[in-house]
Amino acid sequence: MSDQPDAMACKTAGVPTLKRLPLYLRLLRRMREEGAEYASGAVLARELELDPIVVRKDLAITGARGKPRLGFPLHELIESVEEFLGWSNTTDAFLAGTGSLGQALLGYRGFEQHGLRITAAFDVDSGTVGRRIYGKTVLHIDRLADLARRMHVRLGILTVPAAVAQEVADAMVAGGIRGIWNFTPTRLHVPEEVILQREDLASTLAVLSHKLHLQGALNKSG
Ligand SMILES: NC(=O)c1ccc[n+]([C@@H]2O[C@H](COP(=O)([O-])OP(=O)(O)OC[C@H]3O[C@@H](n4cnc5c(N)ncnc54)[C@H](O)[C@@H]3O)[C@@H](O)[C@H]2O)c1
Repeated sequence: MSDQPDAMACKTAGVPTLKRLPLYLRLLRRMREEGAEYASGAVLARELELDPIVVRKDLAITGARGKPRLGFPLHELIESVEEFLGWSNTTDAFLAGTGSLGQALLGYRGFEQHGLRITAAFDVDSGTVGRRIYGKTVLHIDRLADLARRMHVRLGILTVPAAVAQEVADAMVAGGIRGIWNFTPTRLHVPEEVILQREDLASTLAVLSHKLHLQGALNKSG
């Protein structure tokens, strides 16, 4: 399987829809906290500056059913989106590589709200193995495959140096991990059934830089 960003296209929803669903969820949860009981597609579209038709199609994919004139019962809509994204059951994950990025991810509490719990972290560095980071004792990478198999962990987070990314991914696969969130720049080779998702801040930064550059050029010419 190739490791292109967004290569993992879902069978029932396109990647753009999947990327928008967490935005709806964040807004819907906020509305629930503020005491709202219903949410209309029009309100979601306005708040998120999206086309109402896009919102309607996105929500239809989750199976949510609206009520005429009232909109979607908020509770049901949140459940539908969470269930669709697989966030209604928390997924346990192992993280390999507890350097700058790995530690930042370990310390981020928000993942649990998105159905992800990092249950163990691994490294090779003798100064790091055995240390506690955000409440988790760092284990030696040699233990990852065996522990993943015993604990039925299905998701791996890869934050190791690029040069060792493939061998660590191999250990994850050997341990039965079926989804790898790959933060390294390495193009991984894994069996067909393993889902890869690459994360690359440089790509998003490129979009921002390009827009900034265009804006500068327009201002100069205008
Ligand atoms: N996706 C992004 O936008 C993004 C942003 C920053 C960094 N990165 C990438 O993330 C990775 C980590 O970056 P960082 O800045 O945290 O690096 P880092 O050097 O701070 O951390 C890497 C950690 O991996 C450990 N390690 C080395 N070999 C290992 C092995 N075989 N098994 C387990 N652990 C091992 C090291 O001991 C270290 O703790 C790099 O590949 C980097 O290119 C990606």
